Amino acid sequence: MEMLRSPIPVDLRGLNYAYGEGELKRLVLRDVTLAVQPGEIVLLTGPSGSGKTTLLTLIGALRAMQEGSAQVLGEELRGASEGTRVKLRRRIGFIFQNHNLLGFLTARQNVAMALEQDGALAEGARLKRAAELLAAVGLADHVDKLPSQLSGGQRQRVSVARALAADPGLVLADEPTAALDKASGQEVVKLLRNLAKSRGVPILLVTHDPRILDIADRIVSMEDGRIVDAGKEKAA
Ligand SMILES: Nc1ncnc2c1ncn2[C@@H]1O[C@H](COP(=O)(O)OP(=O)(O)OP(=O)(O)O)[C@@H](O)[C@H]1O
Repeated sequence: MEMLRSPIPVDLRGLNYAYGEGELKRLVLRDVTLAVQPGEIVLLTGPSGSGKTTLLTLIGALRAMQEGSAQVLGEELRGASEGTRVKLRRRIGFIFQNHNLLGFLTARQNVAMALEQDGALAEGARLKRAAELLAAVGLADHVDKLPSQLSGGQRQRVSVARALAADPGLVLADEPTAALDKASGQEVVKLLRNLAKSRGVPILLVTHDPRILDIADRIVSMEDGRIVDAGKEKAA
């Protein structure tokens, strides 16, 4: 039976996920049901090991689903082919801890790479746009540096610029401010909030950083693989 496409950007129902097999099998997500609306900023919290990162990587189509249903940007991920998952990943902006910046490319080239899918933009235009995005995260003076010449916080800001470059339909962020000082952390948070509110892009972030609790529209708490508190919509 063909499922109806959900108009909700992230629509998870009854997700279960386990690592390992046989005797070693460990369920790390249990019956997770969660909907994230357009433009909504949802913060995922919970103790270490509660399943937050696993949930984020499932939503980001970075790993194959096991049980339940997950519709992300209108695509059903249950039983989705690798091709479908690759296409979906291109529509998502990832801000993950291990940055994934390419060491042999400058900050500007790393960001410009994310614009390559936009065939309409010529190389020069892509580099110009990349420089603008880097300026927006406070790195105007560092566009031509390699990742190894930047601090951890600066690299994190490059990955934020890169995530925003591709005009994503959804942003997934794992501890996006962990490596940042107060001012750069606030800068990144402001950029994300702006993206969510001006373009209706939903943002799902995992964080332990109490400084960014207040940008969230909703705080979802996980414990032992379950959502124990789905949070309340903040009054507008
Ligand atoms: N690749 C893996 N293979 C086996 N077990 C894993 C794997 N990745 C995570 N786990 C286990 O699954 C559980 C959930 O991990 P996950 O990283 O999703 O939690 P988390 O809430 O993000 O934790 P943290 O806040 O420490 O990042 C943990 O018990 C972890 O040890």
